[in-house]
Amino acid sequence: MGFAQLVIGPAGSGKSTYCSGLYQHCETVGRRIHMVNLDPAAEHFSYPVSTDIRELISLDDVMEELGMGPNGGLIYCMEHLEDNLDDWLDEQLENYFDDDYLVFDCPGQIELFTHVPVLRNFVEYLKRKNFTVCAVYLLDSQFVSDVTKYISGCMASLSAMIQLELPHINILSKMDLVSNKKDVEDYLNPEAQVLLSQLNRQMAPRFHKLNKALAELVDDYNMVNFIPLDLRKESSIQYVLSNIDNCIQYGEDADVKVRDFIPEDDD
Ligand SMILES: Nc1nc2c(ncn2[C@@H]2O[C@H](COP(=O)(O)OP(=O)(O)OP(=O)(O)O)[C@@H](O)[C@H]2O)c(=O)[nH]1
Ligand SMILES: [Mg+2]
Repeated sequence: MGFAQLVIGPAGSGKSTYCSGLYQHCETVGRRIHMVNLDPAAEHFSYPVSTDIRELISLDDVMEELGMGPNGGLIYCMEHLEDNLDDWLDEQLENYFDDDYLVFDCPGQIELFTHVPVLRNFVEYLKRKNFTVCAVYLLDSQFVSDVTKYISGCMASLSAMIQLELPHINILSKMDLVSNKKDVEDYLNPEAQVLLSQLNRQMAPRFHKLNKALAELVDDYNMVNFIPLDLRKESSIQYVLSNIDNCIQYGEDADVKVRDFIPEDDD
């Protein structure tokens, strides 16, 4: 039916802010894009929400009425969404045209794709509806200032990648807060050997074997590279978007369709 970005990443990594920057950018360049809120705990938005999970269920209600805490409550909400995909979400999707481009702003709890199959089943649903989906994983650039944090960020991203089995783009968010770009650039596309020697320098010798395995893992999955995003710069948003579009063949597909519509002369 259309195209979708699933915007995921740890709590506070900048997902909703990215969604808002992306929306503004698309508005500026005259591109149609629809924002879907999947966070039942969200309170305010700086982009127009065209479909909102909170119309189905909100975290406040769940906590109040079922006496659940915030994390259990969130899982409950997402499982409720899962149970209502074929009616509530089906109905919502009727508001869109074929080939529309939807951006799903997801909650940040990492459990959603490491412990429960909710997001994975959500992705399966989108695929059944013929959406071409890309996972957009945001990691806060503040967390890659040293190698151990970088590795842990990579592991979390890898875990999402393996769970969701989707084309996957990693983004380093909040680049405007990075004063020394060099610190971060080292981690955009690092060499396994460099990672290993840095890890070994920081950690006790008994970790060396583990470090080697981790560095190789990151290297083997060489999709674990990051695109920096500075929302102040239109060019940066454009670059990130074109990478994502490429990943889901957004432009290419449109070209094919345009060509398909050219009326053929009888010959
Ligand atoms: N300076 C700067 N701050 C940012 C940027 N993106 C997000 N922030 C700040 O980081 C905080 C979290 O941003 P959100 O966009 O709400 O993050 P989120 O990933 O949607 O958070 P959850 O939905 O709670 O998981 C807010 O205080 C934002 O203002 C950025 O590009 N630059
Ligand atoms: Mg958010």
